[in-house]
Amino acid sequence: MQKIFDEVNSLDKRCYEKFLLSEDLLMEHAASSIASYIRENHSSCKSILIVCGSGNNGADGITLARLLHKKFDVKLYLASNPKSSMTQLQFQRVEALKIEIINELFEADIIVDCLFGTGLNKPLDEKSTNLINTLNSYNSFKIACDIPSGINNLGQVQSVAFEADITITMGALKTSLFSDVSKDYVGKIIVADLGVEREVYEVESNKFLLDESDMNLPFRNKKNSHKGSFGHLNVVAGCKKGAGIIAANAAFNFGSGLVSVVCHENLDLPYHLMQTHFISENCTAIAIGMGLGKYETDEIRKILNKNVSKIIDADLFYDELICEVLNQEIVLTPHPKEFCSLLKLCKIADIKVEELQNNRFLYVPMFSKKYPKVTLLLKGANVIISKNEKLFVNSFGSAVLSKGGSGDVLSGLIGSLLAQGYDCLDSVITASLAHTMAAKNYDKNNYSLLPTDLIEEIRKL
Ligand SMILES: NC(=O)C1=CN([C@@H]2O[C@H](COP(=O)(O)OP(=O)(O)OC[C@H]3O[C@@H](n4cnc5c(N)ncnc54)[C@H](OP(=O)(O)O)[C@@H]3O)[C@@H](O)[C@H]2O)[C@@H](O)CC1
Ligand SMILES: [K+]
Repeated sequence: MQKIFDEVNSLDKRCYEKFLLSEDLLMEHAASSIASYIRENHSSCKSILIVCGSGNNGADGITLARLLHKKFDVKLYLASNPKSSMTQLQFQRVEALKIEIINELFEADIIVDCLFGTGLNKPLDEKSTNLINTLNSYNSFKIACDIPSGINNLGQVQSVAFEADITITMGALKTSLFSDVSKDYVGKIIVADLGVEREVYEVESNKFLLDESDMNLPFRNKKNSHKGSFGHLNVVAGCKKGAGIIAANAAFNFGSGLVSVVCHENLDLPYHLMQTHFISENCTAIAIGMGLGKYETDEIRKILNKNVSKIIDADLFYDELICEVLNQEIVLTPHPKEFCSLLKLCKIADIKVEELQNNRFLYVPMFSKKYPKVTLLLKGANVIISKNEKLFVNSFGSAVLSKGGSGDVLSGLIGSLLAQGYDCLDSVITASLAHTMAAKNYDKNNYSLLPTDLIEEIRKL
């Protein structure tokens, strides 16, 4: 996993003070990284348009123009006059080289967006909005320097933002790149070193971006085993029984030794799933909430108080009953609307979905601070997983998963790992990664995924 930071200004300052690196040197490395990327990946391209603002993001762009001058046909567009001292210094250097400054935008082979970086501190004015809209309308290959212009430090986009194919971000990953809204703008993200290795530049952090290698699948290493060695998950089915059955199916395919669907009515289940009317004596984990609908409160309360691992989803986020179990080591997997209800029920905030989506990295830690034993997975374009003081982002998700039933598969995967003895956080991290990797590997068109397809891909991981 890789560290993520809410801000990097203090890390830049640490470089000046601790390693005696100058701002000029850091900037040279920032621009050099973009230049190397272009030389290595787009050597046959001819024209490069670099669009610069008045601050140091613009200065990165002006520096880049100097580095690529002559090897490519580089044109600089200055959206406003150089303001910061570094912009002015870099500008004097390109003036000395007689690099062409243009007043009209054009559809170059590559566009590099150096309009605003971490210094965006107010809404875009009409001129900047129009400029970004024009750049977005071009078919050029688009590179964002540090962060696509228009995304602020909280990961919010007020009107428009540059739609990058790749974002080359300076020094370290920033939280703002992983808001849900940012997902449509950042493209692929790579980190550029600023004169020291990344591990030297970075300090401690409690936020992490998950990598594929963080997925710890439940492969069976012991030869001397039996079905009881891999746990027994009970999935409580409610009114919409399909949800529970999907979850149970996913769980069985993900390695749980036994999976039973708990339902008072007799169900017609696939042969590998068992049915029980009440929670099984030997159950090692419970999945509850999906498709639950109307239910007998006392019976659910009894289930929630069973001393086994639990994953809770969906309808229970609308019931005060949930507040009774938040001091337990449990897993909760709400989508944004359900999380808003949960925040209200536990008196943290009374907010609309839009407010949550604009501030996911604010409300998730608030919840975890109040309920440090709960492992929370907030669904979204970038899934956030949080436990106590630590927060993890899974950015592998895609629109393929935006379907009914995907969440039920996820609940089943988490329940399966809980039943097999994983702790809450490990279950959620591995299940979430497996869920998104399976969707990534699905090779039919991106609107057609069925829960059964997803489960089939899980089998191949
Ligand atoms: N520090 C370092 O060592 C390194 C820094 N690096 C680079 O520096 C970048 C940060 O630079 P930065 O702090 O100068 O901010 P930046 O993003 O260029 O914007 C500030 C300018 O924009 C203006 N402005 C803001 N909002 C606006 C709006 N809505 N509409 C219009 N104008 C607006 C604002 O105006 P003002 O607020 O002053 O009126 C100011 O002039 C960082 O992202 C990275 O790329 C790297 O080279 C690595 C080494
Ligand atoms: K930018």
